[in-house]
Amino acid sequence: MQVVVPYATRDPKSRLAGVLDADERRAFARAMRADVVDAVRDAGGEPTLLTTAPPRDAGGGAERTDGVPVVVDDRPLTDAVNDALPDEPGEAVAVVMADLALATAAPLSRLFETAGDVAIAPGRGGGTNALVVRHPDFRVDYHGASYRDHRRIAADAGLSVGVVDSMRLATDVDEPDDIAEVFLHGEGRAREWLADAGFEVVLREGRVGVARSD
Ligand SMILES: Nc1nc2c(ncn2[C@@H]2O[C@H](COP(=O)(O)OP(=O)(O)OP(=O)(O)O)[C@@H](O)[C@H]2O)c(=O)[nH]1
Ligand SMILES: C[C@H](OP(=O)(O)O)C(=O)O
Repeated sequence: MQVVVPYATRDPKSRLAGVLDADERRAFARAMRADVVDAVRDAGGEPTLLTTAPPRDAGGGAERTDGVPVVVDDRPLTDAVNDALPDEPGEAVAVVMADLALATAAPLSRLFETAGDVAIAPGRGGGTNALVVRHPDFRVDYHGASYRDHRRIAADAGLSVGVVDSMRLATDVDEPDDIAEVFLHGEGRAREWLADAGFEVVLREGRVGVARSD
């Protein structure tokens, strides 16, 4: 399975600006992306990074991407992803977001095997965290309630839709509270990065959150 992993290099994870500075957000986003790439490979997928600009390391040099091919496309997410989707019947392309820090091989394999012209792993909050497209008439429209939009786009084109119910794939890391989920359930580099940065899980009014030691 060809798997496109979209990754915005400029000011990643801006909604985490209250808890991480710009360099930290870049490093954390890279750690999440590495976990996603590992999970995709473990699930038998062949990942390609779809980036807005060539990835650079902290010193400004070309960043190592562990052998993952990089496609640079500076258009908005929807246009860039649509260009990577199948043009011919019989082709299949998956799209897995780079901020799914809890993604592991098992739910990704389940997604790749889910039947349908389109198979979707919805995100909490109405997004589309991962999907498989097997029909050239389907095109994405990200942001907003994209899960609902993608169902409508498929229905309008007469295409079948499979849905994957997975906590791990539904958890995209957007807001500070999502960091607690990475701490509780993460198994990879993103969790390690948070621990090294001094984060710890705390209870607030019976719910988990995170705090950071100085
Ligand atoms: N190639 C590409 N990837 C993008 C673009 N915008 C977002 N992404 C990636 O798509 C996934 C979901 O992104 P979002 O959560 O919507 O946005 P984000 O930039 O990660 O975070 P915020 O700045 O907090 O909105 C992440 O893996 C991003 O790196 C884009 O314009 N191009
Ligand atoms: C890419 C976008 O992510 P969100 O803005 O919901 O995090 C979506 O899932 O449509």
